[in-house]
Amino acid sequence: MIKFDQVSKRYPGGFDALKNLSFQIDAGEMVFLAGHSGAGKSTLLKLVAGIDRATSGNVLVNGQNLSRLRASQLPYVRQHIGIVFQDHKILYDRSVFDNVVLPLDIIGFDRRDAARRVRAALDKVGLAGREKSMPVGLSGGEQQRLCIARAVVHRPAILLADEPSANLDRAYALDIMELFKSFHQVGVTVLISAHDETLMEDYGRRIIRLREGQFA
Ligand SMILES: Nc1ncnc2c1ncn2[C@@H]1O[C@H](COP(=O)(O)OP(=O)(O)OP(=O)(O)O)[C@@H](O)[C@H]1O
Repeated sequence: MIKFDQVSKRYPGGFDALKNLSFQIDAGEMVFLAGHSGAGKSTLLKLVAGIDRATSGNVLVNGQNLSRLRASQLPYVRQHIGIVFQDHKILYDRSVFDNVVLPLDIIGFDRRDAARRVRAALDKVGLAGREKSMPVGLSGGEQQRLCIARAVVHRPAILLADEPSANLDRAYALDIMELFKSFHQVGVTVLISAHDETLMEDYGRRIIRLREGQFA
């Protein structure tokens, strides 16, 4: 489902963020991505999401080789992926509903069905009844839940999360991890990055550890 074959990423300026990585994540797996700040976790997730491209090697997602796809084809791949961004990317001038409905608007989903989907997603993450709220009125943990609702509202096969538990206290971080586990339990492939490995240990899942762009 996700396969990296000798993938390297060099940023303009010459910095090698990922160095010749090969690994595979099967459909329905839940995998953690660990490593210190700057290890390359966000870069790896961006390559899976087709937000950025590998400099060399092949990135395969759902059987599609993203390294060979034209830029115009990437949106179709992204329809099957949900992303919780490290910097949230919440639109603070729009309501909770309007934030969560965005991925459905982008794929042209029928508006009435979309409203049902948004309510279901908010219910799932524990934000039922908050659709008319503005994001500034939500706590940090609730804002993270909003991001998770937005990432799953289009029912993606793959869910990526970049440090979703950063800045949350431990109890709340574990709640968020449980939420990801619940998506994994219904068949979603889940890849979560975090620098705090103690959050991952209880789950008995595979941990991909990165250090300076290589497996640690
Ligand atoms: N657009 C860019 N241009 C140049 N260098 C970059 C760019 N994005 C990331 N880097 C560098 O690549 C390295 C890996 O960054 P990346 O964000 O993937 O790490 P990370 O493990 O996710 O760390 P963090 O948890 O701090 O985000 C870092 O040294 C970073 O400075």
